[in-house]
Amino acid sequence: MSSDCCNNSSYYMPMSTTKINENRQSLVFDAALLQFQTSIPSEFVWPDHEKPSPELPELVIPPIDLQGFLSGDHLVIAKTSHLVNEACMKHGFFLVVNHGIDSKLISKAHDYMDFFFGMQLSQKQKAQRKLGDHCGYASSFTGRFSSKLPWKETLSFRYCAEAKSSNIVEEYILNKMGEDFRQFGELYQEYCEAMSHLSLAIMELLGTSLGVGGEYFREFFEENDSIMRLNYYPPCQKPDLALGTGPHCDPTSLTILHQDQVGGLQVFVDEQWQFIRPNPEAFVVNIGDTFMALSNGIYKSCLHRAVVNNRKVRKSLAFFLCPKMDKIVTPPTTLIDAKHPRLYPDFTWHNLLEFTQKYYRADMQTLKAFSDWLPKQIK
Ligand SMILES: C=C1C[C@]23C[C@H]1CC[C@H]2[C@]1(C)CCC[C@@](C)(C(=O)O)[C@H]1[C@@H]3C(=O)O
Ligand SMILES: O=C(O)CCC(=O)C(=O)O
Ligand SMILES: [Fe+2]
Repeated sequence: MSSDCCNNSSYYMPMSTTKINENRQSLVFDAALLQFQTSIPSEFVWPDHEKPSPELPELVIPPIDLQGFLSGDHLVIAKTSHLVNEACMKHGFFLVVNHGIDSKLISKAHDYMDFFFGMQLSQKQKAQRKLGDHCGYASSFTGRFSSKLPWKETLSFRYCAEAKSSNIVEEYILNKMGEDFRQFGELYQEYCEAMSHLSLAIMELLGTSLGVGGEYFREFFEENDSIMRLNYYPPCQKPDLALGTGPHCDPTSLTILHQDQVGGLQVFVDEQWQFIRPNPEAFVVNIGDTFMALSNGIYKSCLHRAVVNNRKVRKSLAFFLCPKMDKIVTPPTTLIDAKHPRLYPDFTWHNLLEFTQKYYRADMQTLKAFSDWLPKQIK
């Protein structure tokens, strides 16, 4: 079990005046105050073996032309499937270009992040995330983890592709932030709908690349119950001691990430951290733990992290595709044979999500720890 399981300290004091004493009052990550301090609290300093490395090579990942793949040209389909197969069997990361998503929608999604995270902390805390819940506003997960705190603020909310949940994002934002945020909610509702459609097209590509057919995973995720996360990384006065998001594999199925031009996403491939160059025309797509289990380990969910800098805010929009909560995650039979025996137990995404929210801080071992933990839960 991670030593950083949810703790129960619940004392609020602004970062600048917090005194850590025997009852360990919890810190508050107030970026507006933090930027005037020369040092950073010890809770944000990562161990030497996890600190950012200065010089890094670039991970060159294939740009997949999505409209080209969907055009139906057999040669393009074969070439694209081969590129995706190679990348996903090795590290699970690829770029998607010619994706058809309106650039104005993407740009507004970034702009609205500046507005939200630029507000007073007390305003943002109207959407405060509760312990054990995966939705809401979090400032560095203070109160959730006791060390190796990420240098970031996040706002996460649910997106459901079902017809009866057609306004779930708008309603959540209105409920938490009030009528002034109607346009904000509408924008992210539209963004999530675009991400859901893009995810299903990518699932068609993954199904074709795995040889199970374009429809198999598209149908599996048709009624997805996904997570939209806004990552906001304030400048850090000690960027060589901190991390914006610690090393982890995404427990989800597929991540569609749009990063701004600042740079900071790194992937651990061939025994070294490598950076992914920002490209405003592209989405960075990566396989998560749940899809690694669905592919019976053939496609890899890979270790990655985000570093910070001392000059500029960095932002990323992460759409985490997830199946319906109660859908059984089990690989298609065509991906199981004598050479590829079952690697992971059947589970539901609800089981794995609850594990990461209540018992285990997602890292590079989440799926293994979960596979060991699950059988002990079944009464
Ligand atoms: C299901 C989720 C848990 C996290 C958000 C989504 C997918 C990625 C997970 C996360 C980003 C992995 C690193 C650790 C984490 C705590 C974080 O830094 O935000 C994870 C998210 C979470 O548990 O809130
Ligand atoms: O901000 C980034 O570039 C990566 C964030 C990430 O990996 C995540 O939110 O899961
Ligand atoms: Fe991630």
